[in-house]
Amino acid sequence: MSLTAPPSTHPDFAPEEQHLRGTVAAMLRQLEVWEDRDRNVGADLETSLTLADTAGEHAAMLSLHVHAPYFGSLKVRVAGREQTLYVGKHAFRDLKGPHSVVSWESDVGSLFYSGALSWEARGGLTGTIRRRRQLDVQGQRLRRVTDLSDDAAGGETGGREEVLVRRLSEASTAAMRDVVETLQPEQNAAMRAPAGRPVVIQGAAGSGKTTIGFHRLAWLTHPDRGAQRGRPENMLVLMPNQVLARYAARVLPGLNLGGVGVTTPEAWALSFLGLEKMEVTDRTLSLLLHDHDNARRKAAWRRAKAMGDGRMLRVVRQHLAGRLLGQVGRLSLHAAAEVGRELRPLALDAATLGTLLEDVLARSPLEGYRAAFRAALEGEALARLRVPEEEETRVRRQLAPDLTTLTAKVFAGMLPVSEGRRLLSDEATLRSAAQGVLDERLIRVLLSDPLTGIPKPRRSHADVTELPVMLAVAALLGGVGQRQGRQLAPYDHIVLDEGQDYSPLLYALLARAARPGHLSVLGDSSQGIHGYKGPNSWADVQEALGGPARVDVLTLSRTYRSTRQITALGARVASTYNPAASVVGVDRGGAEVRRLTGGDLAALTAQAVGEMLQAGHRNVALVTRRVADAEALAGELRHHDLDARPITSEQARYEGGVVTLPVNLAKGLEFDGAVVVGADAATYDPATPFESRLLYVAVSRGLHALALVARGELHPLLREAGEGE
Ligand SMILES: Nc1ncnc2c1ncn2[C@@H]1O[C@H](COP(=O)(O)OP(=O)(O)OP(=O)(O)O)[C@@H](O)[C@H]1O
Repeated sequence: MSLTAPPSTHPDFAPEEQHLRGTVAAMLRQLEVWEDRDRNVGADLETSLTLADTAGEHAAMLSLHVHAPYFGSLKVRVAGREQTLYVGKHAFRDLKGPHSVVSWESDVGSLFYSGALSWEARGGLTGTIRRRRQLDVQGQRLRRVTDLSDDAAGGETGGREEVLVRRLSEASTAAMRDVVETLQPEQNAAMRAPAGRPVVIQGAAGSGKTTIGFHRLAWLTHPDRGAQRGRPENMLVLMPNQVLARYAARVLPGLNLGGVGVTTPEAWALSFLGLEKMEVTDRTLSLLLHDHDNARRKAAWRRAKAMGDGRMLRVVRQHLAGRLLGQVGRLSLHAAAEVGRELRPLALDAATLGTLLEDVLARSPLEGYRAAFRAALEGEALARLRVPEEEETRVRRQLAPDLTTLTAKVFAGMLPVSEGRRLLSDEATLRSAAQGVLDERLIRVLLSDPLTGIPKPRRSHADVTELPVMLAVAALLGGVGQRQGRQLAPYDHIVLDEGQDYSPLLYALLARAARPGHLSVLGDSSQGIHGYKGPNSWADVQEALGGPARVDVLTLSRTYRSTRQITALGARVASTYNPAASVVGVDRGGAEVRRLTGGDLAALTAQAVGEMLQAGHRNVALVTRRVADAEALAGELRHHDLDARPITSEQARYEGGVVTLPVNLAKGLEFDGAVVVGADAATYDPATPFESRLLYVAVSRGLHALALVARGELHPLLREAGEGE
């Protein structure tokens, strides 16, 4: 079928319509049964209520999907029998007829997206896939039938691309969308990378990384995942800023992921440390954005990198060991307990306590030194008192106050913020902790202070670069994970978006915060605008997560967001600092990139926006280099009869429409049209790769339209091909 063919010309349109009607009717019948309270009668009142509750939940879930029970089908053949499976967002079992639906996250659902011709069906049989078919269903009506592959027609039909392009040509929304219906084969494979094994999914801007991260969580909640299955309320997604986190979190309900925590690593770290009131600064970024002295920029970059170096975990470990062994050397325990009616004395001297502590430090237990030391102490006490098993509980209770007091003394004054800062600022402390781990050059970098010129806030604050070290102190002392009341449990899964911006030290800590292997990383090294916090390469991340043999790095090779014209320009910018960056976009035509130069910036910008609105675009971003520019621009545009909302802090919400925002907050967001305001060499210094990365982020935000606006000449990378290059 071609794009222009009327939707209902497919020869199977009528039978498919009939099948759809049958499915809707079967679902409605099932809903009626569930909603009929009288039928949910158990042996007693409590059972009846539970049954009614469960039925209510099932009904609520199914009712969300009656308007579009499925979006595709698979014709399969197993053991000589042909069968058509319908694939939807929610599984439905038709007990009395042929209208069942399999869910997209199930193992068999995967066959809809892959290019596989056969699979291993139950009972060791081989199944073959005869046909894949997309069924566009909206409001319980069949709109279109498109065959994606069909044995009878010689295999692939090109239909998958056709459906995709149609979807990509739609207007943007002010929320991230799910792509369950048009997931592409390589995305499907990445999303289903083995559960319980860390994975890095990398790809250019618009390749669907963030989208795939959320779909992977949905996939992980499916019963087919067995022991690796996770619950949404025990999953965590970390994103680079709150604007993006709120934008992306809107995809959760559609994927049945209500309850997943979506936040930034800083907010998460502060909340974990119980320091929600603290202000977070990123003084390195302030310097990089505002200071033109390249030597200072380099020094700041290096120091930030050193603070997040993977080896810092060992440094923190050695530091804590030194402090704790020092404290325990001054302590001893004198207690007594009644064992078998006899009061037995217990004395543990400093040397014994030291040995117990050393053993704990050497094990580096996940629950943290404090809990492990307390347990070791108790074990030693029970052994020395020769407590018979049946008396253990009672004796434990008797000893508890003394053991708890002693443990508190060993760990007295060990707070994440003060210990982290002491380590990073006191030369003698750092040198002793870094022995055998860091070389002299790195120690000097850590002791330098290139940020003296950047002001600190008056109120209590922590910088993003010191948070990982503070978190390391907390994790080693008390464990790390999800707080559940007073308990700490590993997250079922953690997704790290924009993983190129998180330090190897943070990676090592997050790996401890989740079930083994339950970390998915999404990232694009071309967009590393926070490279001072990030790894040098994915190899660093693999190292931090247990070595290259244990962590897969998968690549998404296609991009989906933008038109051919926008994608090509982005690729040109990225290739200047990342020669390996090759971007293949879905070939979707659009308007030529608009270039407006020579005149008042606000006037040119207003003109660009006017043209975009005229063309029917609704969500338009005016991307500036700095926060102050975004603020000022919004004001100036009012004089041009244009109402643009400024998004200038993380607290702002993106609700759609025309907005001005600085490039660092635009990251990850997308709009129908983007206008790069100040698209010149004075704003984005071509000699600094960091600036080119920012420029790349700015030009890659638009789905359908892009305009470049500059007072004078355009940036050399943005001129028309052949012009001034
Ligand atoms: N298979 C697909 N079908 C339809 N749309 C898709 C598909 N994959 C990605 N998209 C769309 O492409 C756009 C980019 O996706 P997403 O934001 O997840 O990419 P990204 O790689 O995280 O981008 P960035 O690096 O810029 O944050 C979104 O509009 C998304 O809906």
